[in-house]
Amino acid sequence: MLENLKQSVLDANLALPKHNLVTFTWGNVSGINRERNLVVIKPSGVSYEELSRDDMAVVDLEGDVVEGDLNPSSDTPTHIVLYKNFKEIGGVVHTHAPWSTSWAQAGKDIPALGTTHADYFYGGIPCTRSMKDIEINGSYEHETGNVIVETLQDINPLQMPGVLVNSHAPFTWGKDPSEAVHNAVVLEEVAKMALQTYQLNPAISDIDQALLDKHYLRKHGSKAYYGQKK
Ligand SMILES: O=C(CO)[C@@H](O)[C@H](O)COP(=O)(O)O
Repeated sequence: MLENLKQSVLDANLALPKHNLVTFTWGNVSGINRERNLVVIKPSGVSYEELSRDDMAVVDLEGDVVEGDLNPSSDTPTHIVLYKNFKEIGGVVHTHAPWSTSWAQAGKDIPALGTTHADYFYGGIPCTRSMKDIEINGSYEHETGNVIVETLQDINPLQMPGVLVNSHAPFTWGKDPSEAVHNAVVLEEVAKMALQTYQLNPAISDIDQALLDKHYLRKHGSKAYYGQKK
């Protein structure tokens, strides 16, 4: 069942270590079949070197396993909340990539300081509010997705395909697992560039809105896939 989606989710997961976005078993990638409302996701705690297509877990939108012998990722509830709320996405990535995770741990948005950022993210990449008021028992995983959705309540998720979870790490998404990984790589790069830019010039301002518009809309404005800003 869902062999093609399992293959694309496996390929996307294997791209994470290739791009130095994960260490050990950190992170995970999922994809969704919208016709069947089924999510294919990396199994929990399995090293990327050992991962195979048949290891993939298949869950429904309630999080119940419908296929696979291994437990789904511990972040599955977060992935599901994003699929339920961001109807046009087809892939979700979670990493602990060091530069973007540093901004998440600092509780700071990644500012749009240049055109590299502007080509992919239509503004500063938001960090969620602190999660400390959320009980740290089983509901934490379920609440993470809700806090992400709350953070993007006035932002089009197709124009902001990523977020920093406060004290935790980034999540990104896209039309499919491969694009979600692409956005995770870009997020990590612009996180690194932003911190280094501030080290070189602490007084630097965010990119002008006109330049942000030009670069973002030039790459995305013509695509039917990218909706209008809310
Ligand atoms: O964010 C976390 C842990 O803080 C997770 O992303 C782990 O890093 C990977 O968990 P599994 O997907 O293996 O359950």
